[in-house]
Amino acid sequence: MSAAALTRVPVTIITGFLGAGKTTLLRHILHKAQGHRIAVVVNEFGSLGIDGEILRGCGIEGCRDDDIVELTNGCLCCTVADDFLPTMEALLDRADPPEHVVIETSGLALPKPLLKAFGWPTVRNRMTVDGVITVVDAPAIATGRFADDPEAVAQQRAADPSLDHDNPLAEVFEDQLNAADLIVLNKTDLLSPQELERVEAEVRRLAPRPVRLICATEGKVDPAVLLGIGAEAEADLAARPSHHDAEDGEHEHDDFESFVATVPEQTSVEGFLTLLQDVAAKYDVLRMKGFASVAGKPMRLAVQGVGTRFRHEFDRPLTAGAECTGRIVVIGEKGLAESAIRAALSTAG
Ligand SMILES: Nc1nc2c(ncn2[C@@H]2O[C@H](COP(=O)(O)OP(=O)(O)OP(=O)(O)O)[C@@H](O)[C@H]2O)c(=O)[nH]1
Repeated sequence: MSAAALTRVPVTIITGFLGAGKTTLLRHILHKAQGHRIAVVVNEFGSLGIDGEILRGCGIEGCRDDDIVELTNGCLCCTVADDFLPTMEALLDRADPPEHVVIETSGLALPKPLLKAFGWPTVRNRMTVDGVITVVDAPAIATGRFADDPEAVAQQRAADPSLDHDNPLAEVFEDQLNAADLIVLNKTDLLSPQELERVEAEVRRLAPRPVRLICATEGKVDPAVLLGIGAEAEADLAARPSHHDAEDGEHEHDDFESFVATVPEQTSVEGFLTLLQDVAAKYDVLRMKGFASVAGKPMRLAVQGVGTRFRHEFDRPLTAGAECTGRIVVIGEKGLAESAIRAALSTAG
């Protein structure tokens, strides 16, 4: 690590595709790193501000609400000058600035434009990127979620030679992997040892350079391994190729879309989960997360879906009458059947 890096506030960037387990990892860091002043910056795609709410509700001693900053004005990699840099400067200018900043990117963000932002004059002498941690959804790799279909790519390239990928998921995933200083292969509980071995080999093969890889469940990795990598990633951009290098980081987000659907009070938890799973399968939804109320239950039901895999918990008391209507963020590839999904979710499961 250079001498200059030692005097700058270290920043850790947590990236990884939708639902890989970034917020889960971050919660683990905050739980284990009590006593350290860590500021958290969260950016979500199609936000209801759920990640920020989950982190604020972590109940960790010493973790103050104003240490968690949400950037909801679109993709963090595209709003660098307007939103991101002023946020960083404000953190640094606090009377008690953080010892470490952790940024959770949206699952669709490209890390490289964000890394480049740390070269801007207002922050480059005050912050350094300690490391980029890429959280990888191991079962998603096992099922070939990010794999290109070589035949389809060849056909499309024949029609349009300038084409990069037929699979926008592959492109985002590869950019995120390319930026990594550390890869956390998460959700290993969902794979057999043989499957995990295959996935690990596949991820190592895809990574552009040999970086450390750690297997994890529920993001449980010692924060001492995650924080303090000392990579100075902003000074090492050439080692982190991006599909958008030729366009100087310019990229479109219209490969993906999202909306917030309202859901009525549900009759049962099981019925609602079945409804959500059916919708995810039928319309190829990538990610759903949100809240609903269930008849006769005094608590709010929080649901999280990655593909067709859902988790739920009753997370907080409902405020009388106010929250009967639930809200679910729905994220998918361009062409998502919004009206059909809204209609399906407007029925009570
Ligand atoms: N089975 C299993 N589920 C996990 C694991 N880690 C996280 N999850 C679940 O996966 C879902 C998504 O986790 P998050 O931490 O919200 O993922 P994320 O990457 O922050 O999601 P986005 O911000 O929407 O991209 C949640 O339901 C988690 O509880 C794991 O190791 N195993």
